[in-house]
Amino acid sequence: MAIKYGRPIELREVSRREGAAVPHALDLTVRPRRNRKAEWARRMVRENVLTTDDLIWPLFLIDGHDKREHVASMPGVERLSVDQAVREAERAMKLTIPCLALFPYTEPSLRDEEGSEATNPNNLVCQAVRAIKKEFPDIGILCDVALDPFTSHGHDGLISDGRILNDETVAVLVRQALVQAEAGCDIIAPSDMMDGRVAAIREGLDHSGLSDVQIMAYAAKYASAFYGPFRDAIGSAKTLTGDKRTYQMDSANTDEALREVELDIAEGADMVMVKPGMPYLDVVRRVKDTFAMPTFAYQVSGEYAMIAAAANNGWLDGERAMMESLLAFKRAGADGVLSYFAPKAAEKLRSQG
Ligand SMILES: NCC(=O)CCC(=O)O
Ligand SMILES: [Mg+2]
Repeated sequence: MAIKYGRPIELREVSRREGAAVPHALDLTVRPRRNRKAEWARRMVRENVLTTDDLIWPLFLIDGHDKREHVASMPGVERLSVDQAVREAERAMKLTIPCLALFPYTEPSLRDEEGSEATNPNNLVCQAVRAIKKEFPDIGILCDVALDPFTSHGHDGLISDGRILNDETVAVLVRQALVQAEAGCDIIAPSDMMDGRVAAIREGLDHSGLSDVQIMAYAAKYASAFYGPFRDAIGSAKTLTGDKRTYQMDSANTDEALREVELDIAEGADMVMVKPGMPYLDVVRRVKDTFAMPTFAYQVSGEYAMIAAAANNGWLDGERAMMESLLAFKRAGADGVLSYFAPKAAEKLRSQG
C-alpha cells in the first residue's frame, strides 16, 4: 500500500460528482473537512510550522576523551566528552540548528557545598565552549547559570541552616556567568530562580565589556517532577536533599509567572523561557500574549523520557509524537524550544525538504 505523510493514499477523499445521489445526505453549507481533503490543501491552511530555526539542542558533558555514556532514563541521549561535543556541534551546524545548550556532569570529587567548580574558568562547560567556538564560531552556545551541577547537595544555590540563600547565591551566579561569557558563550541562561539575578548578571557582563552577551532568563521555572531524568544525567538525582519549592514556582500558578517574566524583562532579559514545556503551554501562551518578547519553552527531560519510553515499547509512533509535541510549542506562541529531540527533529524536517 502506498503511504505518504503517514497515511494510506486510499484514505484520501475522492471528489464526488455533482448531483450524485448520496443516501442520508446532510444539507450542509459549511463543511470544514473540505480544507483537510488532501495534503496540499492542508498545507495551504496550516497556521504554524516548525523549522530547524526553532530548535535549541541541550548537550550533556563529561570529563575524558572520546567518551559517550548513555543516560539510562533518557533513551537516545548521551553524556559526551568535549571532543564528542564538538562532533555534535558539527552535526548541529549541518542540520542548521542555530544553538546548543551545555550541561555538565561534574565529577563527585569536584562537587562541594558552595559549588565552587561553577566559577572555575577551566571547568567542563568552559572547556566545551572554547573547543566548540574554535571549530564552529557560527553556532550559538547557551550556558545555564545555576549551581546544581556543582553542589554536593544538588541545590541551585548556597545553603545555610537548610535555607537557600538568595543574595549570596546571586553573587556567585554573576561569577559563574562571567567565566562562561569569557570562555565565549553567547547566551547566558540563569535557571536558578533567585530574585534579582538577571539584573546582577546584566550589570556584571556590561562592566566586563561583555555587553553583547544575551540573557535568556528561565523566568517562569516551576518546581516539577518532570526534571527527574535530567538530574540522573547531571548526577544530582541521588544527592539532592529535599526539593526546590522555596525558589522554583508552584505549578498551580500562572499570574505569578507573568510577574516573574515582567521582572526579568525589566532587569534586562533579552529572551524569556517557560519550563517545563508541554504541561505549561498555557503559561507560554499568556507570556507571549502579554509581553510579545522572544519566548522559549523547555521540553524537559521527563517529557522527552515519556515519549521515548512509550515509543521504545511500541505504544506510540515516536517520530509523530515528537513532531506533534514540538509543533504544540509553536501553536502556544513559543519562538523556539529547547529539546533533546532537536537533532532527530531536525533530521526529519530536513528530509521533508
Ligand atoms: N536547568 C536546566 C534543567 O533543569 C533541565 C531540566 C530537564 O531537562 O529536565
Ligand atoms: Mg525571578
